[in-house]
Amino acid sequence: MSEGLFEEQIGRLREMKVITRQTADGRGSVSFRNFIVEFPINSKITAGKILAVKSLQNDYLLLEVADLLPVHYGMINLDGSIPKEIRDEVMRKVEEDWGRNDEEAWLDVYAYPIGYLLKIDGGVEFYKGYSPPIPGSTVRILSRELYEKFVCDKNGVEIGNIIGEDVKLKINMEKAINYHIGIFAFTGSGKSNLTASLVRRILKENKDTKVVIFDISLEYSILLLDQLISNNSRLISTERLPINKTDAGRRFIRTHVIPEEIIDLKDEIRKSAEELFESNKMRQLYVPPEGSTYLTYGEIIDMVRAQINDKYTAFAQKPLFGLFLKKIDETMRQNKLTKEDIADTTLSPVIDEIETLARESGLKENASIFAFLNALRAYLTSEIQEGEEYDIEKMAIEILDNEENSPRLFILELPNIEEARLIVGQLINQIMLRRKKSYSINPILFVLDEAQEFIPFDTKQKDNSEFSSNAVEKLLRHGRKYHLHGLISTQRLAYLNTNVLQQLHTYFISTLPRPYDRQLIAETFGINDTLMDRTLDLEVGQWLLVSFKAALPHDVPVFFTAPNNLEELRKGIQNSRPSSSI
Ligand SMILES: Nc1ncnc2c1ncn2[C@@H]1O[C@H](COP(=O)(O)OP(=O)(O)OP(=O)(O)O)[C@@H](O)[C@H]1O
Repeated sequence: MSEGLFEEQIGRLREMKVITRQTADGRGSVSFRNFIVEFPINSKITAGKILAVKSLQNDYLLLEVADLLPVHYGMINLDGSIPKEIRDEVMRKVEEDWGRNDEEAWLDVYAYPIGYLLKIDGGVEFYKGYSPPIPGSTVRILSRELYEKFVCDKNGVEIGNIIGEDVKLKINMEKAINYHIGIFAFTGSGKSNLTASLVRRILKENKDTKVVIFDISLEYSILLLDQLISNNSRLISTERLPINKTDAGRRFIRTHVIPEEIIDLKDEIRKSAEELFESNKMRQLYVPPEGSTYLTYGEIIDMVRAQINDKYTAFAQKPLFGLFLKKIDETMRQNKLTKEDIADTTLSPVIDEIETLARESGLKENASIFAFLNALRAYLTSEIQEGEEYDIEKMAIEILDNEENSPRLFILELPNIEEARLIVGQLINQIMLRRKKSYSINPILFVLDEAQEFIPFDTKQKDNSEFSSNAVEKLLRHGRKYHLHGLISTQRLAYLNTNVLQQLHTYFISTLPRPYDRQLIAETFGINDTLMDRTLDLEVGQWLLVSFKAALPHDVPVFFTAPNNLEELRKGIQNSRPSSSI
């Protein structure tokens, strides 16, 4: 019955332990089950392998290998209490023995249950649950086919090779995007490479999805240059536009770092930048001077409150201002508006109502409340002067445009971080507001590299981080309803507003040197600490993918190697210029 489902090699379950530790924030404790399985010394086992062991319930309990240690019988109990001469002699013999006498040596494989059972009854069925395994039982390794069936999404998008298995990793990209994505790794581990290769797959496979990248390190226009060319796209900056295509090409080369691996493509890159300019894809973003941006509901509420608290406001008017606040609150609730949303004529009926009440209550024509209400009405109904400039509003309209040929890839180059925060906040607020009003199901993915700059643990008003943090938090909490999603990447989780972590269902993790960061992820997803520690062994471009009801059919952590984006870029540029001599 179980033929072909498992590898030939078998192990035996020797020990079961429960390990408890304090949570990363020190406020509670978490426990992890750890099993030790003995396998023959020459077994092909790596971290990430999936094992199956008979459980009390008779189905197989699935375990994931977190670590392995070779053990020699001769060295058991060989500790410091044994005289040194004897210790040396034993170890010398053991050294000689390795590789010659496999009977005396074995692998202690540390594995932990991942919350699934396997039923083999005619067919195979994986189901969620836990039933204790029987100590001493045979432990089997899932065959390649069964592993693939358990881990991969059959019809999914290929995003790399699973480490230790001859299997391509396929994920459900649509669901991964839907539940937001996080990329967490120490600097230089390959975050931008992974982000770029995910984005190029989204552009290829998820045709109705648009991608907006906020790029403070000016790297994505190179990493995705072929995509900017082959898709309708925008390369947006706050700098003035180049005067002609030659200037565009030169300036692009001067202001961007070309990775060493593709330096031979410098000339092609310059030509591609010229092409971007010629096809009108380069845009200068007009950012209005600070303070001249639109009023939000929060700001209007503050103004009304100031009227109530102002000692010069006549007493007779104060209850009406109080009522005004109440009515604003009601309107906001009915229309699902937040304080960060930009105020518009939705408020007009409330202003009219308060004005009528003020008249009926016999206030004089020159009472300050009338002036206040009139000014507010004039502001909300005034037509904003349509300028020629490409501003946040125009960009938001383009991003929300559902026309088939409308731009799909937007790269915003924003090296000035304070300005970047302002733009991120304003754009997200604009898009959320507009989406709420015009229902559309086309997904938009916002990519925030160096996310700790936009949603820091400590926010401040004066550097705009409070503003951007509120907007991004709102996007991650409520965006899904409006098909607005986030991909955030950072090198330190500790610097991030941890409220948002709960909102992300798909994590890509590479080396995180700080134990706090690893522990936080282990707790959030119930992953064993030992498995998380294996991320320290990962090389550049290798990742641990952890997903909760999103990217994968089952919630199982997977180690994989991401494709080299620069190779894909090279091919893309070559394909876009078949006639050139690259
Ligand atoms: N999967 C991969 N295959 C081959 N090379 C890779 C892979 N991932 C990353 N690299 C290479 O490793 C280097 C660092 O990658 P990358 O710039 O993406 O790291 P990063 O984590 O974004 O770094 P930083 O935090 O400094 O921005 C680059 O030269 C990149 O080309």
